[in-house]
Amino acid sequence: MKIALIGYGKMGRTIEKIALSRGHQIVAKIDPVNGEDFTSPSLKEADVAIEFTRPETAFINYLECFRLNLPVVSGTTGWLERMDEIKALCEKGHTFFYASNFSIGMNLFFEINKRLAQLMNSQPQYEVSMTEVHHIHKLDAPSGTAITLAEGILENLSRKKYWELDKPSTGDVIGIKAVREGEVPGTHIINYISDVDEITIEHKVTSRDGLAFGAVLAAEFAISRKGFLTMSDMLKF
Ligand SMILES: NC(=O)C1=CN([C@@H]2O[C@H](COP(=O)(O)OP(=O)(O)OC[C@H]3O[C@@H](n4cnc5c(N)ncnc54)[C@H](OP(=O)(O)O)[C@@H]3O)[C@@H](O)[C@H]2O)C=CC1
Ligand SMILES: O=C(O)C1=N[C@H](C(=O)O)C[C@H](O)C1
Repeated sequence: MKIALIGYGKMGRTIEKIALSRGHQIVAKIDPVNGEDFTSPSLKEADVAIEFTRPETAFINYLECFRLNLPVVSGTTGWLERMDEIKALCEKGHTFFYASNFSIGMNLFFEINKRLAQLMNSQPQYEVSMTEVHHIHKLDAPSGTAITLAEGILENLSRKKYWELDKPSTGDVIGIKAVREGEVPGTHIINYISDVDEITIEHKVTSRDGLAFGAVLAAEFAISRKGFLTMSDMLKF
């Protein structure tokens, strides 16, 4: 598979390593630091684009890739208010694979989170809250993954209706605390507290290799498909 990397930062570089180890080729690296942009002729060779950039640039990058008829795999967070526009373009024949978190472990954790929330419908003595911890360079809060986890709870725990950043959990609100420290690659903690005990589930990224591996698998999956694709389509959860 011939891959165009859009964004050659922490994720772009890790994806390059994993893609090469799986026998793929990187034919373009579109990033300000590289000096290569969407006019690059090497993009014509690509089978797929893998995009990990910044919240404010992601959407325009997707349009550039679609203009070149390239399927896109993206994990960029913080732009999701425009997701409906991307889904509409997918209905017109473009291919877009999105995940707020490409780690296989996190996608298992998404399912555990939903099941635990379901069980808590008959246990009103528990209050739920969430904490996410990331490196100090992260631009968005809460993390895209924390939003996905909160949505998983809201869909399954009827007493909760909203999530709020940096507010305590109370009534129908799930409080999400976002912590930025050091070089933490990504930790998500969900806590259910009663007067007598506490249940905590936690997912901790220990290497970005897991996130990059998921993104490369997604690209392998996307190149032979059309439309809007997710990890559930690929992992068949
Ligand atoms: N879904 C998932 O599994 C994961 C998602 N992410 C998300 O991916 C995104 C990127 O993360 P990460 O790699 O750690 O961030 P980095 O800041 O390390 O890398 C982003 C790169 O994109 C470059 N860039 C900025 N603007 C453009 C543009 N218009 N076109 C091409 N490249 C551009 C940046 O250059 P410059 O520094 O000069 O701006 C930088 O080199 C974030 O939104 C993050 O939340 C991260 C990990 C996993
Ligand atoms: O910015 C990061 O680093 C990460 N971003 C994603 C998110 O916002 O959820 C995924 C992972 O947590 C790492």
